[in-house]
Amino acid sequence: MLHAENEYTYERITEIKDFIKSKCDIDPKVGIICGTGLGSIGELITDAFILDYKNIPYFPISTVEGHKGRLILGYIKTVPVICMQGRFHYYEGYSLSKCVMPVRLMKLLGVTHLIASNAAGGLNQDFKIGDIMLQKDHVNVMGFSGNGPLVGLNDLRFGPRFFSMVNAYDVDLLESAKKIAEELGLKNIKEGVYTCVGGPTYETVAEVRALRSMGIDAAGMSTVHEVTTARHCGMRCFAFSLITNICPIDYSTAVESEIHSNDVIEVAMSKDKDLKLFVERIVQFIGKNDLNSVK
Ligand SMILES: O=P(O)(O)O[C@H]1O[C@H](CO)[C@@H](O)[C@H]1O
Ligand code: HPA
Repeated sequence: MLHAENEYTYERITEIKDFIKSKCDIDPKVGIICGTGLGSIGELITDAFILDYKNIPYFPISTVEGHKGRLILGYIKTVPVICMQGRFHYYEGYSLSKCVMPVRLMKLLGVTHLIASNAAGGLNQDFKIGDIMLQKDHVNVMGFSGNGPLVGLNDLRFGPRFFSMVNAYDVDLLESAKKIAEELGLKNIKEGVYTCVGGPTYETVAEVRALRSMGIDAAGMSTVHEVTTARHCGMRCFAFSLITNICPIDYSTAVESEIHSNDVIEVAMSKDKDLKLFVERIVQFIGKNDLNSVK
């Protein structure tokens, strides 16, 4: 068999959901995934009920720096939320179906909207470090080789076998986020296309050129499979990338601009005030305008 069977069946994820429900009676509507160094978004949550991943049955653990490995349920401005303070990446040795299990868990807990954040490298050379790129779309480069989170038998209780990825990044949410950013006076807002590379290596110059020629603006190692899974089960999605570095497109300057993961975390953490405010307002917006729009 080409692909290992997905160990996270509907029944198994239901077990995890029941475990969480037995500990906490919050019914989250908005799911948030914190990117590398962006865990402080979790500090927005009031009446927080916190579970370490290691204490949740069948949960993987976070193995990378900048990801605390905690699930937080609570409220952001009265909107019930669930937040992953730390996500799972393919390069950690987890299959894509394992990486996205928490998205399906969110669905079973009642989540209708997903906000995914990530740290990413700017392929678009007009971007600057510290820019916030609102994701308008993605290119699933890992999917080109048939490696996706939904490969294998399809369980209709999650969603259909085939489905459209048009509007994967909900246009209404994107437009509202742009307005919110403007109201907040955030000046470094960009819009663009994201891709997930397998990692853990950052890109070669040739890869940067290839990805750029495909119309991709930022590269990371996450989010694409999470949003794909969220769309499969009918969630509305919004995602943004904090541009932590500019990917070298020129051999003559590539070595001096070499990237280190500490820089990624440092840049991400330095933007936490703006990003917390931004996420808070988006959640508030969803709570006021959008919560009933998804069954
Ligand atoms: O996508 P997030 O989790 O933000 O993390 C990004 O930052 C790490 C690389 O420094 C990679 O894991 C990349 O995906
Ligand atoms: N490439 C891939 N993933 C990343 C990068 C990058 O340049 N920066 C932060 N995460």
